[in-house]
Amino acid sequence: MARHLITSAIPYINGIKHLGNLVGSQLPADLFARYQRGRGHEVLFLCATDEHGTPAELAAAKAGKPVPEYCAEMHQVQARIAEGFGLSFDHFGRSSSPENHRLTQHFAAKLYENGLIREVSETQMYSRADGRFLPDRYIEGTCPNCGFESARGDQCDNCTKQLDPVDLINPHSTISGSTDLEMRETKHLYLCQSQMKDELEAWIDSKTDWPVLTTSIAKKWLNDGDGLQDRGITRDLDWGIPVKRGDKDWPGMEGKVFYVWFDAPIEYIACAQEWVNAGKGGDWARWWRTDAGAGDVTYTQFMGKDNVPFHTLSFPATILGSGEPWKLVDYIKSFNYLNYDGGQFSTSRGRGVFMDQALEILPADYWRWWLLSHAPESSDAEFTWENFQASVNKDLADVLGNFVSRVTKFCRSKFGEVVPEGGAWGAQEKSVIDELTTRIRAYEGHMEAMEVRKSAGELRAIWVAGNEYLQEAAPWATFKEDPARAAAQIRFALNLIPLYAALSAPFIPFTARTMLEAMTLDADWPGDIAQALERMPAGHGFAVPDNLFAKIADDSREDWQQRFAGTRD
Ligand SMILES: Nc1ncnc2c1ncn2[C@@H]1O[C@H](COP(=O)(O)OP(=O)(O)OP(=O)(O)O)[C@@H](O)[C@H]1O
Ligand SMILES: [Zn+2]
Repeated sequence: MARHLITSAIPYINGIKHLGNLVGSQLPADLFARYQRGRGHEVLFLCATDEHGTPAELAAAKAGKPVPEYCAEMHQVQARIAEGFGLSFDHFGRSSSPENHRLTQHFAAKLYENGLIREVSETQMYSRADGRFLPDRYIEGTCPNCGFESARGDQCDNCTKQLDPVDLINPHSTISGSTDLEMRETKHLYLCQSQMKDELEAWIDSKTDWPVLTTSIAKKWLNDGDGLQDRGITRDLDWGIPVKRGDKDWPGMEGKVFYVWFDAPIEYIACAQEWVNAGKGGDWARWWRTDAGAGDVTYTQFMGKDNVPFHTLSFPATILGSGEPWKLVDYIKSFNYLNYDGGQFSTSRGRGVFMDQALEILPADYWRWWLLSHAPESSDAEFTWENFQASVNKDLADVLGNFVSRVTKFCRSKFGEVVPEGGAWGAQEKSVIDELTTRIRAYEGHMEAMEVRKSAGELRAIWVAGNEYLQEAAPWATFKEDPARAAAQIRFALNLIPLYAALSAPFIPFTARTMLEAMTLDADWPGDIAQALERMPAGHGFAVPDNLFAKIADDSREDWQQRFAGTRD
């Protein structure tokens, strides 16, 4: 039995996530976790909310709530929606947890001891009206690069250039609107990533099997311009993890917190501690410390492309720089972007379909199937309602749903709700077994390689094979001349249902469960396919399930198209 540690990029706290966020991180991570569990391996699958930083403070202010209260509420909301989508986290933690506070301060102490954190005096924008410094999104002004008028202190949303607040033309505070700003001297900590460039580059170069998207982004950050830069890891904010060296104060850093991108990935480790402290697991160290049993763990991370630099460079710099035996990631699966109907999904502008809305209109498996079978792997992908409707109706309703419905209903009408006796597998069945054997082994290969679209394509072909068999065998015709032969055909087709359920569970777990319950069986990953198709012998009882999928009608599609054309408030 192998051991898999799996983490999804942790969703930011400032609102409900959209379908792009889902398919770029949590959903493919869940697919992989469910697959590895299905194969009988030991899995620890972790996710959490990412709760620090200026957008959280601003969102809380907009909601008229204290930040801790806002974050606690949003965490609950996200946890509930994740459950609705069947995201099978072993624990859904919080980056604001006491565990993460301690661990982040611990890493800072180690990095400092190892000469990898330096203190820098710099000038920063200070707002006299607000009585505070204005980091990142607390300041807006005109972009010096493109002239966009609402560029933020850390980035221009129009031309995407990374900015420093001091670069902005006509800057103003987003808290009070005040333009009464001045440059003031302040001290910050920098993580000396540049010192670790060679070590990081050698490590990245050793990952020859990683997606090109992952390594190319890492290489760009390592080598573009002046090469890998040191990063400021502290901020003048109220909400966050106080800057300390372990449990000791850090002279000169009073009132400052760590930058969100320093503490967020450390939450992957802290989350395992939260999992233990919540009474769900016995030992976090055997997943995370190579000196405590994590040597045989395979660690895989899932994320969208904008998160790649932090996971390929900054977090590994933290881990390696600590000099302690923490587990490093083995594989980083990254995704391009999913776009929405001719534009981008956007949380701040409320554009697209959000996870709560999706569940209001259709069951989770419809979304899971479409999103995963259209995952933005080799390039950006686009959600359109036409494509969604076509693929749900064709793949789910016409192929899988129809197969299960035809087989079970025909059996009930001719033989009752019990697997019929008589006849034996012939050439037709053997050829289906051969085809399925080839396809299932290919499916396993794609799933192991985390090739999400290819896996979906193979799974669809496996479903199609059942439909084609039924079409050719035509038990409704056979039954008239040779009832024993028809019984064998139906027995064969019925046995495909639990096989399909086991294979499909990573993609559509709710439907897979319905299929297994109807067949009164547990999921069992098929080894030898001929044997797997003997699991329900003659006499085994089953129930005809309700239709697994309803087709999406044109007028529903049009309604939704209208409803989601604008922006959500
Ligand atoms: N359109 C998209 N398609 C695929 N993945 C995405 C998309 N937008 C964001 N992601 C990924 O979703 C995950 C969670 O994102 P996060 O909660 O941090 O929001 P975000 O990156 O600020 O995006 P947004 O501002 O659109 O909400 C990250 O791994 C991110 O890379
Ligand atoms: Zn710009």
